[in-house]
Amino acid sequence: MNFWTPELKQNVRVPYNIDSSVENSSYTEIKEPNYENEPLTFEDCSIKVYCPSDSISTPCDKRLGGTVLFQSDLSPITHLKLDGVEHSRDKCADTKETDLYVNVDIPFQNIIASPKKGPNFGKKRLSNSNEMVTVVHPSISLNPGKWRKSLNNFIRSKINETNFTKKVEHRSSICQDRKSLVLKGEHKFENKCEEDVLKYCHQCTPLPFNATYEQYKLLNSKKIGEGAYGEVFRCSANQKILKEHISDIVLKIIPLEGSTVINGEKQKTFSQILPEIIITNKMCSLRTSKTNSTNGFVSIRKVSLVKGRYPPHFINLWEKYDNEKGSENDHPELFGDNQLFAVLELKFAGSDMANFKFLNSEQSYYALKQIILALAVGEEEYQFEHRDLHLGNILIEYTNKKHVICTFKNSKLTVLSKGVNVTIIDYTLSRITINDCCYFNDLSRDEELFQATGDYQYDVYRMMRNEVKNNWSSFSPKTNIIWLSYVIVKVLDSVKYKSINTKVHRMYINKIKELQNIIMTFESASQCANYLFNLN
Ligand SMILES: Nc1ncnc2c1ncn2[C@@H]1O[C@H](COP(=O)(O)OP(=O)(O)OP(=O)(O)O)[C@@H](O)[C@H]1O
Repeated sequence: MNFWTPELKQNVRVPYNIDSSVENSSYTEIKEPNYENEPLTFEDCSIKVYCPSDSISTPCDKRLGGTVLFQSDLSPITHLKLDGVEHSRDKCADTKETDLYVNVDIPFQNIIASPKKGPNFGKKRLSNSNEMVTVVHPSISLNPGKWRKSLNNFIRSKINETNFTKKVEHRSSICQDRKSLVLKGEHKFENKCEEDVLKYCHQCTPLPFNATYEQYKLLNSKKIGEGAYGEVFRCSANQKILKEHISDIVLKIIPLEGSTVINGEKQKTFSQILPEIIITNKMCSLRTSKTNSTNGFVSIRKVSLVKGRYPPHFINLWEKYDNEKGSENDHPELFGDNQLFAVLELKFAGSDMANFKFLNSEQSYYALKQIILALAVGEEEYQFEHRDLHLGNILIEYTNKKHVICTFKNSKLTVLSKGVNVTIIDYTLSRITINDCCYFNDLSRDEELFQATGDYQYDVYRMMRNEVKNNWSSFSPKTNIIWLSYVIVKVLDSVKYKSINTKVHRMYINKIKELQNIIMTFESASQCANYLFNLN
């Protein structure tokens, strides 16, 4: 086992600022602006900007009590105050000019922002040679959870505020370089993806959207969630119509291949959705696997490829959700007759961990154990790494079963449920190996994800990048451990509890802290499971 060395410890420290990312901030004067008349070039301007220091800055709880859990990359800090995202402007106060700006490195191409307009908005400038010049790389402070949505909202709100001299259509996607890839040996299989998607759907051509999901086939329908890529509806399938007995299903509807930018993102392509479909199927198949089995990954009933306008009954549900909760997504009526959608039919698996109220820490401790085991089983069977295990991607529901059972390396393991069942969802960033084929999402050019701050979650992406050395195809199960260290911090800090003034709660908080003290010594969830279940 790989324990922390004193040298490693020297590189890290735990900040005591619980709610801000400011503690480690420092300023360096590198430039000063001259905003008269012309757009600036890198050479002729100078601005006082914030520079990140060499330590972790994202909020982390005092309860870590000096125990160093992780080695982290920089967590750069910005003083920008942005709508829908949290951060501090304090550090601007000592700049001489009131309209100084910090450049935010977002992938807008060829945009020149007016430096007099849109306070707090970062910019990129063109030099005379028409090349993009990035002056600084500060961070974007995002809310925890669905980072892609936060990032899109940040960019969209700033686009609205700022008067660009070039048009906004250059913002085709904030994630234009992100790729989902399949590697077999050295070869990439990016063609044939439409065919493969159809194969997984057991279809020859796309089906008509409205007819496939007619209103009368779906009972008690409701929109329950949204992601940057899609809308999520819950319904009970009308069992007179559908033979199978999955009554409580979730439809994740993802627009595909169209040219319309939706929710600030380019639509996914067949090659991008294919790994998600394959990984979802494979992880679901672990429910019936022999050597390694678990129910900890979401159950998929089927996938369909459909075509056409958004059905009116889904539009109604979308609007109802928007009126009640406020949607951050674009209205689905913007889709035309030729729009394609992938519809993932999943089993409903409860509410996400950020919104679930645990009875006490005994319950959350056993939920944590279920997560560890599921990841361990996934690693053993498919070299699985989730890579985006924030609380929004861990679902919890009540169960009457006393135990959660799985098979790990041929041994039957049992965890107490304590009344809850855990399900892991959303494999957009995940990685697996199947028959020497590696399915993964190449984040190597995804700069903006690694610049975000505002929560330990955003340090985790940088820590993962260090771990995989920016080679996202590699199997690096330590990423699961890094995410587990995040889940532990959240279980101690931010999940909700019904009762905290009990002996049992205090006892299990201590148990979780003990696990926290050693979690980063494991190289994989599998190794952690060996330890927790006294195997070998
Ligand atoms: N099987 C399920 N059971 C219950 N709720 C679900 C299920 N699948 C998704 N949801 C809900 O819908 C939300 C969005 O789902 P999901 O994270 O899969 O979408 P996404 O578009 O991939 O999001 P992202 O913006 O992270 O890419 C989840 O946070 C959850 O609340």
